Amino acid sequence: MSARPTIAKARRIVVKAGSSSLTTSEGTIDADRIDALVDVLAARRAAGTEVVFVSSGAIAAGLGPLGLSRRPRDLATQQAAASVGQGRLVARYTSSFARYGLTVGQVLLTADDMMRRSHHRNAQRAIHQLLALGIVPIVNENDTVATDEIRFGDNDRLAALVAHLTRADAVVLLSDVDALYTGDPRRPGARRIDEVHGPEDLAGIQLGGSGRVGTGGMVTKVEAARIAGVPVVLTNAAQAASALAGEPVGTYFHPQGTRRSTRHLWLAHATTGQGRVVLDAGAVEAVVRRGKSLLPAGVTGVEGEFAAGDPVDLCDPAGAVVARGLVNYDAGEIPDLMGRSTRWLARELGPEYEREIIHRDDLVILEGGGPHE
Ligand SMILES: Nc1ncnc2c1ncn2[C@@H]1O[C@H](COP(=O)(O)OP(=O)(O)O)[C@@H](O)[C@H]1O
Ligand SMILES: N[C@@H](CCC(=O)OP(=O)(O)O)C(=O)O
Repeated sequence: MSARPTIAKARRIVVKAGSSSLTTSEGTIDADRIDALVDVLAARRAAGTEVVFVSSGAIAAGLGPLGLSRRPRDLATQQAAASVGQGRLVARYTSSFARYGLTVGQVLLTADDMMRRSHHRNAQRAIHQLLALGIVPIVNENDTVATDEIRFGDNDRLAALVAHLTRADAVVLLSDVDALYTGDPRRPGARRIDEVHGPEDLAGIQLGGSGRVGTGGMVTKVEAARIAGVPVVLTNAAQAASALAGEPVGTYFHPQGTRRSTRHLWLAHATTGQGRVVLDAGAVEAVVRRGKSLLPAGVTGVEGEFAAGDPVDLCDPAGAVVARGLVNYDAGEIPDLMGRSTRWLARELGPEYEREIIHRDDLVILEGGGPHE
């Protein structure tokens, strides 16, 4: 009997590997470590589990070919490195999985694919079809076209969102560190943590930054575990086989809270509002307490430049952010609609103006500045 049956028995599992586990310090692919990891994933696949593999490393694997010795700071060079590195990574996965007669499919996601309803359904359908065809999806952010304003930035949270998207039973995060420690393990005195049940177990723990090529460090891994909605194991790639077998390696995060929709998670945890819409007290009550859509009649102000479809923050009359949502109008359109009833707008401006400012399905309530579970 495995110590962690939820991992050992998972029928669908998301495994994420960080850049440091897949690439060399010269900024090239580490073929041996990739093959060793693929050995483990292929064995699990052969045992009947559907494996969705979230692979970082595009930028790190593109450094060597571009003659760079470290991760570039500017976005354009990061995009170029990702473009070069991603192709090499997937070429390697293709041949490595082929040793087991397995086919891989590349899935490059943008933040929009998680957030916008139609994109989200599209991504979900694509991954489900790959799994139905027996293909191993290899997921990464589409770094070549991602911009700083709207990107995941780290694959830890992306893995958690992919677990929601695919309704996976568990997540395994493989890093260059074998577990969560009470402090940065590069410093003396840090102790390993076996299990995390909830925020109380994280009190006093120092979550440091990333290593040489990774992004996010422990902060994004802990955040991923918080939002995954299913058990998460964090360990290093060398212990991948043990972790997937449910052996007590690394750190086991018990699922926290209820499963929320991926889109709502993404809106709450990973986006920043591109502008602000100010609500009157009645609209705050309707949106926050009664779960209603935001109508033009309850809007008293608008700040910032945004386009229809962007995430915006909703503020109460005192200026506190109470919710975030995907807006249905450009910033410039809203002043003419504010305070008007939808019936008046439809009659005066046409039926397309009957739509709400933000539909309740595209809203997430934030209380105290953070997401309300
Ligand atoms: N409390 C902590 N416990 C474990 N590792 C930590 C902690 N704080 C900081 N770290 C660092 O986080 C690093 C892993 O994050 P990162 O470099 O982003 O990895 P990856 O590329 O696998 O995503 C480790 O190398 C470790 O030094
Ligand atoms: N999408 C990026 C990786 C971002 C990321 O989270 O990296 P890591 O911290 O190494 O898992 C890339 O492929 O380079």
